Amino acid sequence: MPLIEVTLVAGRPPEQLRELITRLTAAAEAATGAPRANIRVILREVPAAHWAAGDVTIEERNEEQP
Ligand SMILES: O=C(O)/C=C/C=C(\O)C(=O)O
Repeated sequence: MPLIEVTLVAGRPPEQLRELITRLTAAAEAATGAPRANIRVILREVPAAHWAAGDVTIEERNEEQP
């Protein structure tokens, strides 16, 4: 039972997230031959203020790059 977990910064439109699920499912199905119904996809959205690299949050980075 393939399980794909994706963590991404929150804020994308729901349609884009839904499309990501479809494409990830299709890719796993093609690559593994697992039945589509057995492929799980979990998207975890993290607020930009809760994700940091080098002590700079994504929110801070976005503010610095207009
Ligand atoms: O640079 C990072 O550590 C994370 C970046 C995440 C995104 O760009 C995103 O989810 O859009």
